[in-house]
Amino acid sequence: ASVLLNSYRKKRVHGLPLPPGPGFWHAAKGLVTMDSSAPWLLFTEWHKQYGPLVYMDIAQPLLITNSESIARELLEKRSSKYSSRPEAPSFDLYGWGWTTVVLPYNDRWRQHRRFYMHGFRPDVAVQWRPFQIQNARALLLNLLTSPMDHEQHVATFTASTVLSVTYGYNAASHDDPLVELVNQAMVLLMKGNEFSKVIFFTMFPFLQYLPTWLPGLGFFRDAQASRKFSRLMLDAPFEHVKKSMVCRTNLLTAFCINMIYLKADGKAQISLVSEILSRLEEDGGPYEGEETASYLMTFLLAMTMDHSIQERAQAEIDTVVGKGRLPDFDDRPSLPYVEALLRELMRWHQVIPFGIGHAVTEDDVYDGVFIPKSMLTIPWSWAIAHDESKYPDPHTFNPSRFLTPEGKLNDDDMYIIFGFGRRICPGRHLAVASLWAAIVSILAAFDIRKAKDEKGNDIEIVPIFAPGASSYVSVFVHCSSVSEHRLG
Ligand code: HEM
Repeated sequence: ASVLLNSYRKKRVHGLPLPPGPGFWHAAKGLVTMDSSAPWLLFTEWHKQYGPLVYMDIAQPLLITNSESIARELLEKRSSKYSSRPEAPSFDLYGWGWTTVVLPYNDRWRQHRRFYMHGFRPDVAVQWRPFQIQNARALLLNLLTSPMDHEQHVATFTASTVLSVTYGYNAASHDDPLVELVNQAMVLLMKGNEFSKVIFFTMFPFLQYLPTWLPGLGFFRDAQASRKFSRLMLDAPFEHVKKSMVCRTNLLTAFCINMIYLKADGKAQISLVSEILSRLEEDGGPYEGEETASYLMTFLLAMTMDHSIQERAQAEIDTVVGKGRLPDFDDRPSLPYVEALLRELMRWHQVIPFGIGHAVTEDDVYDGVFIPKSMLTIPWSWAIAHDESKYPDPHTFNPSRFLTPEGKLNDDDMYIIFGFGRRICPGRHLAVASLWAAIVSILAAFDIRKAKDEKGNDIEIVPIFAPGASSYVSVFVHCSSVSEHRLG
C-alpha cells in the first residue's frame, strides 16, 4: 500500500518534483539495518548523497534537513504552514497523547502555550532564579555527601527546580512520591520511544490491536502499564495543587490553579501540570526523558575526559568570584568562558538529536521542490551542530569555538537545540538558566576527575550514548566520580 501511495503522490505534484531521497525499499532497508546506537551515520550518508533536504516515504512522508537556514526558512518564516504535529501512535499507545509536544496545531495547543508564555518567558523566568540557585546549592551538598550517586543527584536537582518553580513544592532528595511516580512512567514511556519502535508504529499502526501474547509483541504489556502510570500522573499533581491552593503564593502556581479551576473541562490544564512533572525523574533510572539532567550528565562526562577545560573555567570563576562565596546569576555576564562551555555542552552531544518533527498543514514549494501537506519536517539539530564548515573538528569538546579572538562571546547561542518557529521549546530560558546554575556551582566547588582503580590508576572512560528519539549518557557513570571539593 505504501509503495502504491508513494507512486500516486509522485504523480499528483503539479509537475514539480518531490525533494530528493532514498526510495521506499532503499529507505526501509537502511532503517532496518542501521546501527541503532548511531542512527546519524545513515542520515549523514543520505545527506551527502542527496543534499540538505532528504525526503523519504515509508507510510509517513518525512523531510529531513541538516541545514539551519532551511529549517529557519520553513519552520520560522513559513510557520503558519509548518507548526502542527503528526499522529503519534506510540505516544497514544503508551498513554501520553495528551502532552503539549504531541498536540496538533489547534486551540488546545494554543491554551497550553499561553500557560507556558505566562510562566516561562524571559522576563518571568528571571524570578525563578532564587529557586535555581537554592537547588544548585542543594546539588553541591548532595554531591559532597555521596559523589558516586551523582546521577541521582543531578536528576533530583532538575526535579526540584521545576517542582519548586511550578508548585513551590520541594521534592525530597530521596524517594519523593511525585517524582517517583513520574520516574516509573518515564521508564516505561522511553521503552516505547526507541527509534525503531517509533518508526514501526508509524508504519504499521494496526500492530497495536494485535494480542500481546504474539511473539515479539511483549512490549505491549509495558504500554498497558505505562497507560496506568500516565493516568495516575494526571491525578496526583492535580490533587497536590488543590491541596496547595490555600498556602501557595507564587505567581505561576496561582496562575496554574486559576487555569485549572476556570476551565470547564479541566483536562488540558491538568495534563499541562502533569506534563511539567513528566519531564522529571530521579533515583538512578535512565535519563532519556529529562533533557536538563541529561545535559548535566554530559557535562560531568566532558569535564572528566578533558581536565584542562575544567581548569580554565575554574580559573575564570576564581578570578571573578573568588573562593569566599559561590557564584550567582549576577556573575554570569563576567564569566564568558563558563558561558562558552555551556554552549559547547548544548552543541556537542544533543539530548534530542533529531529535534521534534513539524507536520505540514498546507502544500508548499521550496526551491523548486514540492512539499505536500501532511509531510513531517524534521530539523536535524545534531547535524546542524556538527556542520564542519561552522564548527571545525565538531566531535571535539571545545568551548573556545564560542569565543572571539579577544575572548568575548560570539553571537551563536546554540538555541537551535530547542527547535524552531511556533513550536520552539517554551522551557528553554528556564532550562538554560538551570544548567548554568548547576554547572557554575559544580565548577566552583569541585574538581571532577576519573575514578581510580585499586592500583591508583585512572579508570578510562568509554562514553556510550543511548539510542532513541532522546539520547543520554548511559554507561560512563559506572566508572567516574565527582570528587575533591575546592572550597573550604
Ligand atoms: C535542556 C533542556 C531542554 C531541551 C534540549 C528541550 C528541547 C525541546 C525541543 C527540541 C522541543 C521541540 C521544539 C520544536 O518542535 O521545534 C521542545 C518542546 C517542548 N519543550 Fe523543551 N527542552 C528542554 C527543557 C524543557 C523544559 C524545562 C520544559 C518545561 C518546563 C520544556 C517544555 C517543552 C514543551 C511543553 C514542548 C512542546 C512545545 C510545543 O509542541 O509547542 N522543555 N523542547
